[in-house]
Amino acid sequence: MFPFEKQLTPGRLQIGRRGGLSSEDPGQTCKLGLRIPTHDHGVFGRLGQGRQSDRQTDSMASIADYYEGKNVLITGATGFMGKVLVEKLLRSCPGVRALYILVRPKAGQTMQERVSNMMKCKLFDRVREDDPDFHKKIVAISSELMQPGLAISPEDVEKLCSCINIVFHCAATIRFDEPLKHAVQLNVMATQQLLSLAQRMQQLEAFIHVSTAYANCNRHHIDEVIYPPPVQPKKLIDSLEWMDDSIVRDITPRLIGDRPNTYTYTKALAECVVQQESSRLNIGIIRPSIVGASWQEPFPGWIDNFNGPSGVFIAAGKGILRTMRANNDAVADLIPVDTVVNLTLAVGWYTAVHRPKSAMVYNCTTGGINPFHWGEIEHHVMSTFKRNPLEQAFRRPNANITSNYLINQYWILVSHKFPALLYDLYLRLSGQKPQMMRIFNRLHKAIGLLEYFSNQDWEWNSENMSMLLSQLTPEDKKTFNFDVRQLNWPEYIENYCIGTKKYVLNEDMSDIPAARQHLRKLRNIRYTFNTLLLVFVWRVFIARSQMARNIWSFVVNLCFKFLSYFRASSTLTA
Ligand SMILES: CCCCCCCCCCCCCCCCCC(=O)SCCNC(=O)CCNC(=O)[C@H](O)C(C)(C)COP(=O)(O)OP(=O)(O)OC[C@H]1O[C@@H](n2cnc3c(N)ncnc32)[C@H](O)[C@@H]1OP(=O)(O)O
Ligand SMILES: NC(=O)C1=CN([C@@H]2O[C@H](COP(=O)(O)OP(=O)(O)OC[C@H]3O[C@@H](n4cnc5c(N)ncnc54)[C@H](OP(=O)(O)O)[C@@H]3O)[C@@H](O)[C@H]2O)C=CC1
Repeated sequence: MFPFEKQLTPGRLQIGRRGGLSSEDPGQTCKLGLRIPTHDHGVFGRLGQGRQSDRQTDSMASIADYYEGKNVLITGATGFMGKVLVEKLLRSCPGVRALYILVRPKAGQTMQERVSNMMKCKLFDRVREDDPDFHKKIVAISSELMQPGLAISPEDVEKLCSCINIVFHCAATIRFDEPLKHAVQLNVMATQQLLSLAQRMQQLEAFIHVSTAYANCNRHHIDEVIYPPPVQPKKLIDSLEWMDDSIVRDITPRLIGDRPNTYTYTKALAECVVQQESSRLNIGIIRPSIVGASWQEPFPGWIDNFNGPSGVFIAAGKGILRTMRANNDAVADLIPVDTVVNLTLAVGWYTAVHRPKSAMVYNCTTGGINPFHWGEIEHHVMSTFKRNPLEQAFRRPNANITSNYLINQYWILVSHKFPALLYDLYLRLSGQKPQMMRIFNRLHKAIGLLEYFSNQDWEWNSENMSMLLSQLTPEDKKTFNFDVRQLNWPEYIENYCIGTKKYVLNEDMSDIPAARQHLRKLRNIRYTFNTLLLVFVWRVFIARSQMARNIWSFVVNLCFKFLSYFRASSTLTA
């Protein structure tokens, strides 16, 4: 059952078109408690929109000048991208008036605790240096995006409606295995609710939605347009409302069709929902590809999660992952998080200042401009982890990618399952709980979900990104750099891997000599193991089979003759 069903009572707070809080529903309210915005807009629905307002904005102003004095609303600010966005805004747009961030309590922490913990994070070190009081600009608003009205209090709604100038919508569930209902609630319906709220913001100049380059991954060539949705979002929402969870689970594969997961499917629907509002709001849509560690800012290699390639790199660095299905020659469309954030801020500025007639889409990708391939990534990841090993590696880092299913299965058996079995046996014998097989099962599940993206490539048109770059002043090109032609991949991948070590695993760089020593120990264990295996094979075959004995004596004879010949010829030369 959807949470909305339980909580919405007649006359409950609705975000209406006319501004202010009302218990009547001026739009079309679906039974889930969501108002599906209609296209007929009343006077108040139009008032206060950046597109219609007479506010004059200096189109030549720099990006930082534009954000001066602005109130910015950010969803998903506690997430990977959101945090970098908050940091960059505070650091490079010091004139920004306030950042309103929608945060929910989570994992036993209150909203305030979460925000203060977030601000203590190393990511904010540079901002802290520049302005120790930076936290005063952050206004946390309690919000659970899956609740009716986003669970924002009426006072907060009023505050937001009266002061927000620009919205960045980053929140989403990015899990590939998210049940469809949940993914729809968060990625589609919450977006719809936020758009309804945005329509009531009297000072709003731009609404920036963060989508994904893979929203249309069922196509090979992807332009900067919003494609027709796989289904009308309203129809799907209406159907999911009465369907039992088990029915939804059963029909999910049919619904998502040629998309690999509910994530890409619901992100495509979200784009459609956003587009429906484009006649009323100034909208920009950013579509990043695979967002990776930071390239330059606030420092190279910052990353704080296991998503996408990061988990794969760590697993390979720890010597756990030895094989994965990926195409060596396919383009690895990674994009650094700071690049995405710089583009996002530039899009916010451009959308507000230039007010394009329709929603503009920005494919934020690297493949078409500065391509790099999975085979090259594998090489640089391995080389970095050999030089800068992770602590307590399971085996020496040596991962190989292959697009061949059978070869991959063979290596899974030999290099994953067999060592896991042996290690678990060792743990059992030493009175500990076996765990390696469980780790491998989780790893196989995770990489199974990623393989769709690592075995093929896509062509994204990124003209809007190039156009936007050409609109920036030389100063902004430096401060809000998203020119991926300058990206030096080997250097970036090295910093990325070191970033996973320092910021995800919290390992100290000064412990690298000990980690190297551990790898040497693993190498010696391997040599010993291989020797023992050889002796075992010798015992089994040589002792029991005449043919094996004959082959063995033939080989020994050959070696002996070769040695004698070598000794004789070296005596003659002397
Ligand atoms: C040498 C290598 C060469 C490599 C070349 C090939 C590389 C290919 C890479 C391809 C990447 C393609 C990505 C495509 C992205 C599309 C872009 C986007 O739009 S969307 C953006 C992309 N979206 C995504 O990437 C989402 C993908 N992820 C998922 O969907 C899910 O996490 C899951 C299904 C994989 C696992 O679900 P589940 O089993 O329920 O596990 P939980 O999640 O609940 O985590 C439990 C705990 O485990 C922790 N942990 C997690 N992973 C790892 C790890 N690898 N290790 C260790 N630990 C890990 C985790 O932190 C957590 O800790 P804690 O908080 O409890 O302390
Ligand atoms: N990472 C990537 O590779 C890519 C990401 N994107 C897009 O970028 C955006 C940000 O992604 P990323 O930062 O990586 O994702 P994260 O998972 O790191 O962050 C998600 C954010 O959404 C918030 N959120 C999730 N559910 C709720 C909820 N019910 N109520 C309130 N807030 C909620 C999370 O808050 P909380 O901390 O409370 O959970 C968190 O702040 C997403 O829209 C994603 O689709 C696009 C392409 C690639």
